[in-house]
Amino acid sequence: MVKQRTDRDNRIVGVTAAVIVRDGKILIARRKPGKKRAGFWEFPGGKIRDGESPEECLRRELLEELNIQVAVKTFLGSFVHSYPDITVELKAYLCTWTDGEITFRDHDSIKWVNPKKIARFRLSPADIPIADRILTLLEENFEDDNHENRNG
Ligand SMILES: Nc1nc2c([nH]c(=O)n2[C@@H]2O[C@H](COP(=O)(O)OP(=O)(O)OP(=O)(O)O)[C@@H](O)[C@H]2O)c(=O)[nH]1
Repeated sequence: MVKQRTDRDNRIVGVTAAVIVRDGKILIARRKPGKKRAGFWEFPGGKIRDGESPEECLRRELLEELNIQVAVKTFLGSFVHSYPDITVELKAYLCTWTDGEITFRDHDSIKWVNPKKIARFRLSPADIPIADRILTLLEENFEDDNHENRNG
C-alpha cells in the first residue's frame, strides 16, 4: 500500500476551493511568498475546520482571504492529492460573488481567466483535475446547446 503523508492525526486534510465565475471567466489567485506552494495559482479557499461544512468553510475563507461574500452553488468534485508535506482532499464548488470588493491577504495577485486558457498558468498540482472538470463541463454544455439548437 502506498503510504500517504497526512496531518499530525494521520488524516487527509479537507480543503475547499471556490470556482468563482463572472462574465464567462473564473478567478484564480497566486499564493504569496512565504506560504507553502508560493507562486502557484489556485482557487481561493482553505482548510475545513472541525465541525464546519465545506460551504461554511468557503464563505469564511473567501471573506478572510479576499474580503468578498459568495453564494456556494454546484459541487464540482473532490480530488485527493499528496504533496511532500500534506495530503489534501480538495473539494471544489462553483460559487458566485455576491458582495464586497476584492482585497488580498494570502495571495499577491488574482486573475480572471478564460477557462480554456487556464493551462497557461502554473496551477497547484491538486487543482489540475478541477480545471479539467471545468473544461469537461464547458464542452458538455456546448454539446447540449448544439443538441438543443439542432432539435429546436
Ligand atoms: N486554498 C486552496 N488550497 C489549496 C488549493 N490547492 C491546493 O493544493 N491547496 C493546498 O491545500 C492546503 C490549504 O492550505 P491554505 O493555506 O490555503 O489553508 P488555510 O489558510 O486554511 O491554512 P493555514 O492557516 O494552515 O495556511 C495548502 O497545502 C494548499 O497548497 C486550492 O485551490 N485552494
